[in-house]
Amino acid sequence: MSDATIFARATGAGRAAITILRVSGPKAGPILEAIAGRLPPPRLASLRTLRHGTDVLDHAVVLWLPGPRSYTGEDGFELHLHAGPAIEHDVADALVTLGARPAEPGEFTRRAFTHGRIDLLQAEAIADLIEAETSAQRRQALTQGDGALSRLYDDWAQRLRTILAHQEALIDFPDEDLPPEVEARLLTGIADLRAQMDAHLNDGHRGELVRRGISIVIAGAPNAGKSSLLNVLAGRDAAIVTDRAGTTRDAISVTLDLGGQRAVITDTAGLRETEDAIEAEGIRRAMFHVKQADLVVHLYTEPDRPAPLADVPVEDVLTVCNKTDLHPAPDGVLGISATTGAGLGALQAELAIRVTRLTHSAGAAPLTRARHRAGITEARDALAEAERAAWPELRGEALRVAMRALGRLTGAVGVEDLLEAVFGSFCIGK
Ligand SMILES: Nc1nc2c(ncn2[C@@H]2O[C@H](COP(=O)(O)OP(=O)(O)OP(=O)(O)O)[C@@H](O)[C@H]2O)c(=O)[nH]1
Ligand SMILES: [K+]
Ligand SMILES: [Mg+2]
Repeated sequence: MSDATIFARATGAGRAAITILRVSGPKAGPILEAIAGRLPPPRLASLRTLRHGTDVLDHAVVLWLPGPRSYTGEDGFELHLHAGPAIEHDVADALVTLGARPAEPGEFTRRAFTHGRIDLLQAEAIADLIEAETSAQRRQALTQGDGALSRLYDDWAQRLRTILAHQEALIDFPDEDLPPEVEARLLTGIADLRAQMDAHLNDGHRGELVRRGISIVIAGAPNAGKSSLLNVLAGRDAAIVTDRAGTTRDAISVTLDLGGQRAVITDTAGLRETEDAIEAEGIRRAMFHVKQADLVVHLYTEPDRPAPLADVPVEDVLTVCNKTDLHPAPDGVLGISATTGAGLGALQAELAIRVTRLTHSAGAAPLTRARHRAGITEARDALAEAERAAWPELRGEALRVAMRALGRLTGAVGVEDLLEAVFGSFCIGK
């Protein structure tokens, strides 16, 4: 399978000036010679006439990218073709005739991982970078792609290896006069490492929040203007607005860029006692979203008093008074009018501040996926186990469990079963 030479379009579909085809694998050199005449100098753009037999396919810029200093680590090349369906399929036909096959989704990056060009955390970062919609997501993906998280986990793995070596020495030479500090130092080392993992896990899910977006839910009494607020924030008529209380039933979400952060804002059914079964279901869903939210905008109108939201910590709630064109907001409450737009700038600024507070990173690289959280949790639990272990052999075994959990995070050990999940989410051509 990895002997195959693969190709895919690296640029998007649709009308464009050029289409880039990427080729990678052992036959890349011979194939490029066959269609471009001879190999251009490595990594320099060269203009060539591409031929399939006597048929002229295109005049194109060609890049010869010999391994191992290529993206995949294999020999490869790029063809910068004039964009056009006929050119693309005739060039693809030529590549197939010469022994290449179309790539599977994520196959280029998977090869980069297999050839040791990147680890699993960096592969995930490449997927995140392509998906990034906001500046914060882009920055986070670039940091992880540069290996910030890999270095942290590799450093921990290195320290664990030293601890394990000392532990083996204690097991192998129980009767020798090893200085008593050896065991004491070993236990301190384990405790330190566990504390660092705890701090890393206990980060308020910053990295995961940046990656998936902050969830902001608009909740409140019927007719407070929740759907109107969603629409002005989104800049379009996403939700139905009428003067009838109980208009919204299904939760409606839109994605926003709030000061460079991705936020998903959800409008919900107005909260009240009701006999209507459909409205009651809408309210049940509203409460579900409110409980899951990272931040709740509790909207109300004067002179009604906002009833406190059950099950939501106050620090996660921003109370906002709407319809200030009719009744002014009381002192100390953020007032807006979804109709006139008054106060909306201040609301957006406040939301951006809250979102930044939720995602603020104190410098260290944050974990960004549930996979990372599960792996570090496993390693941390194993270290706690090692601290409690009554026998040196049990302690050694727990330390090895922690090592394996860290190794699986970077892909250094036993990850065959994980690769489909990681690379299956890529697009073709990456
Ligand atoms: N004067 C004034 N009217 C507003 C304002 N915001 C919303 N409205 C009106 O208030 C009514 C209810 O607005 P909606 O956005 O449907 O309120 P809602 O909270 O989504 O209501 P439900 O979905 O029924 O819970 C509509 O007639 C809106 O036009 C405002 O700032 N000022
Ligand atoms: K309404
Ligand atoms: Mg509504």
